[in-house]
Amino acid sequence: MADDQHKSKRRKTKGDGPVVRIGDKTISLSAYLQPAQPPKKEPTEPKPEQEQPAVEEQAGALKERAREEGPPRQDKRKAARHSRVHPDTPFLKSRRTLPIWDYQDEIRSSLRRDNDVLLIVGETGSGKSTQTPQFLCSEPWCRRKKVRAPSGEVAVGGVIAVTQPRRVAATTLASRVAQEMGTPLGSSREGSVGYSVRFDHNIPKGTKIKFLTEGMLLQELLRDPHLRQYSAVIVDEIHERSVDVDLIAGFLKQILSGDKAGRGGVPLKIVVMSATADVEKIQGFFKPEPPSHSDLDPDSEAAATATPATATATATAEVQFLRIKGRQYPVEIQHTDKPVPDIQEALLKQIFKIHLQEPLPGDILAFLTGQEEIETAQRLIEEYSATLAAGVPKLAVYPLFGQLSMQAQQDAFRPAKNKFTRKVVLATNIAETSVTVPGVRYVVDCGKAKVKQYRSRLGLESLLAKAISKSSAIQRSGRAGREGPGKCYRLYTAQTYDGLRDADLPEILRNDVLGAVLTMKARGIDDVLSFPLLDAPDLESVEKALVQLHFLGALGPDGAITESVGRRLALLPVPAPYGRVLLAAAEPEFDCLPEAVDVIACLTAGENIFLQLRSEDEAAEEVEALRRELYRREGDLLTYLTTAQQCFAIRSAADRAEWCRRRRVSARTMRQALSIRKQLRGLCLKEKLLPALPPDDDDDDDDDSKEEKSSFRPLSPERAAALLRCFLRGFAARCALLAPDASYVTIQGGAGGGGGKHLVAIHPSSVLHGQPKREAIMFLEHVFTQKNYAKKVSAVQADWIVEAMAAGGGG
Ligand SMILES: Nc1ncnc2c1ncn2[C@@H]1O[C@H](COP(=O)(O)OP(=O)(O)OP(=O)(O)O)[C@@H](O)[C@H]1O
Repeated sequence: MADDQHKSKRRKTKGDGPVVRIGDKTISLSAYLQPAQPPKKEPTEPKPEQEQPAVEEQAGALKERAREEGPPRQDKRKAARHSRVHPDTPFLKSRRTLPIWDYQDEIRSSLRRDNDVLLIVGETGSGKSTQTPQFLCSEPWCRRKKVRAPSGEVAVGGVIAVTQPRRVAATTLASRVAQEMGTPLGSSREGSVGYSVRFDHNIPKGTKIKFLTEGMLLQELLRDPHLRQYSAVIVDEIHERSVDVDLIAGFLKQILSGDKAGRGGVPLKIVVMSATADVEKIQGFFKPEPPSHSDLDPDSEAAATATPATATATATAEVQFLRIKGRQYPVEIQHTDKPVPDIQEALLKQIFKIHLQEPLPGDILAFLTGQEEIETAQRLIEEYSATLAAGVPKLAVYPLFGQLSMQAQQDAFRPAKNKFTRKVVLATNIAETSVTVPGVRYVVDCGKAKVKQYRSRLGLESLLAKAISKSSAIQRSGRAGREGPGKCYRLYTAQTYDGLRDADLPEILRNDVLGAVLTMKARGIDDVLSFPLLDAPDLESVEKALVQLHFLGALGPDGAITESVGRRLALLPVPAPYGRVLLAAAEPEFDCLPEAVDVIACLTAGENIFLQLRSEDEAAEEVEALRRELYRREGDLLTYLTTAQQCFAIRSAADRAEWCRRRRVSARTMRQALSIRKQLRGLCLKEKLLPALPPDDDDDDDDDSKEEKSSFRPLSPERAAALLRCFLRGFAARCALLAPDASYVTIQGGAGGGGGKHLVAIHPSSVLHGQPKREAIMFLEHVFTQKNYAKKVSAVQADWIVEAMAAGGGG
C-alpha cells in the first residue's frame, strides 16, 4: 500500500526553470509561470506577472461585458409570460431566459388526455431537467387520487419521479429545483422537492417532485410494481443507456401497455429526455401496443382483474415528440491542430494557459479518465499553484469521481473557499451529463473515458480508457456556457471528433448483466430473454448471469428466484455478491455479520481507505510503521476490518481524525464507511439478519462525549477464517490457485470464472504484494493494465473454495 505509483511524476526545479516530470517527459513551466506579454489589442490576455492583480479588474470587465451582453434575446412577449403555478422566487428571471420556458404550454398539452408518453430533445442547458417537472407538477392529472384497485381503495399519484444516472446529479438538481420553487431542501419537514439516492434520502412531507437515481427507482419497482405514488416518471438522460435505465424503460413500457387496474385505472405519464437521443428508436420502443393477457404476470393483481375494456383503453395515442430549439449561452469549441502525444501533459498545459490568459471569474472543469489520473493532476496543479506569485490568483483543485464520498463530491459544487482563487474541478464522466457546476466557464475535454467492459471470455470486468462518443463530447462541452458564454477546449483534432461514433454502446451490451437479470427475476420476469429492452444483451452474457445467480443461490434449479436468497439480495442496496456475503455472515455457522458489514462498508465507501504515500513524505516511515500494525497476514479484507474496528473504537471524532491522519487513512472515507455501516446494520435489522443492533451503534461522528463505544478487539484466527469463508460465498469464482511455477492461476469454471484459466498477479496496492505465496487467493477486483492484476486480495484455503462452491458460491 505504501507503493507510490507516481514517483516519477514529480515537479522539479532545474537551473532552466521549473519543470514537471511525467514519466520520462519534462514539461517546462517557465512559460506559464512568466505569463506571456499581452498582445496589444486583446483585453483578456494576461498581463506581466507584476501586474497580475489586474486580473481582478479584468474579471470586473468580463462581468460587466456579460451583463451588457446578457442572455440571448428572447421574445419579450413570450418571456414575460408568467405562469400561475410558479412562485415569483428570485430565480424566476433566470428561468424565463431558458429556451424551454417558451415550450411550457406545449409540454403540458402534450401529456393531456390520452397522451401518456412524451419525448423531449433539447440542447444541454436548455432547462429540461430543472423545468419539465416544475411545468408538469401542477397539472390536474398530477393530483393524488383515491381510487379502487383490486386490492381495495388505494391512493395513486401526486408525485413526479425524475430519474438521474448518478447520485451527484440527483442531489444537485433537487437542491436547485427546491431553491427555484422556494422550498429549500432539507431545511424543514415540508417541501415540494426531495431526492432519493443510495444511502441518502431526503423526502420532505408534501414532495411533488422527487429526483432519484435509476437504481433507486428500480428498488421502488420491486416494492410497488405499479409505481402508485407517481403520476409521472421522467427518465432523464436516456442516451446514457445504463443497464438500469434500460430496465426502467422496459418496466415503464410494461406499465404503459398493460392494463391500469393496479393503479385503479390512473395512467402513468412518461417523459423521456435527452440532448442527444435516438428519437426513432425511443418512439418505436414506447409506441403503444394493445396489451395481450399473455404479457401480464399471471400472479399480478392486474392480470387477475383485467377486463377487455381496461385492456384496450390504454393503447390510443402515439408517442409525442418535442424538440426544444436554442441554447442558453454560446460555447466556443476549440480543437487541437494536431493529435496530442500525451494527454495528461496537454491537459495540464491547457489548464495553466486558461488560468493565465482568462480573467476571473471563470472556473475550469476538466474531464479526465479516472481517479488515478485525477489524483496525479491534482498534485501537479497544486504544486504549480503554490509557486504562483502573490498577485496571481491561486488554483483550488476539487476532484470529482464516483468513488468519492457524497460530501467530497458536493465540495466541487461550492465556490472555492478562498477569495482570488480559480476553482479547477477534475472530473470523470460523472460530471458529463445533467450537472451544472456553478462558476464553470471553461471545459477541458481529454476525449477519453474509462469504460467498464465485460470480457465474457474471462468472465471479468475491466475498466479500459476508450475514446468517447460524439454524444459525450457534446455533453461535456455543454457543461460550459450554463451561467454565461463559455469555452470548451478539446484535446483532440476536429478530424478525430468527426471520426467518433455517434453514441456509446449501451451498457447492457458491454457489461456483466448480473444485477439486471436479478432485478428482472425479482420482478417476476421468468423469461428474461423476452423482457422488452431497447437493446437485448447477447445470449452468452445472460446465460452467464443466470449461472452466476444460480451459484449465489439466488435462483433455484427451475430458474425462479429463491425467497431465502434471491429476493433478499434484490432488496439489499449492494451488488449481489456482497449481499450474498451478508446473508452468509448472518448464518449461525459463521455468525460474523457485524464484521462483514464493517468490511463491506469500507469496500463501498468510496476511495481506498489508505491514501497513497508519497516518497517525499517525510513521515513516510513512521506512517508505514503505524500501518504495519493494521496489516493482517490474511490480506486486504482483514486489514480493512482491523482498520475500521480500531478507528471506530475511538470515542472522539477529533481523535479519530488524528488517528487517520497519522496513518494516512482517509478520514473522509472512514466517515462515509461509518455512515454506511450504520445504514447496513439498520437494513440487516429490518431484514431480520441481525437480532439487535450491536452495542456500539450509537456512532455519532461529531459527538465527542460518547462513553459507551466498544474498544477494539482483534479478530481471532478462527473468526477471521469464518469471515473469509463468508466472502467466498459471494466470490468463490474470483479465486486463483498457486501453480507449481509460483504464479497464481484463476480457478477453472464456475460463474464469473469464465471459460478458462488465466494468470493473475497481486496488485502492488495489496498488503499481500511481495509476501510469501499462499496456496490460494480470493480477489474482489480485477484490473488489466500491463498485466492481469488481482486487487483486494485475501489468502484463502483451497478446501474453503471447494466448500463455497458446493454451497453455491459464485462471484
Ligand atoms: N446548481 C445550479 N447552479 C446554478 N445554475 C444552475 C444549476 N442547475 C441548473 N442551473 C441553470 O439552469 C440551466 C438549465 O439546467 P438544466 O439542468 O435544467 O438543463 P438541461 O437541459 O437538463 O441540461 P443537460 O441536458 O445538460 O442536463 C443551466 O444551464 C443553468 O443555467
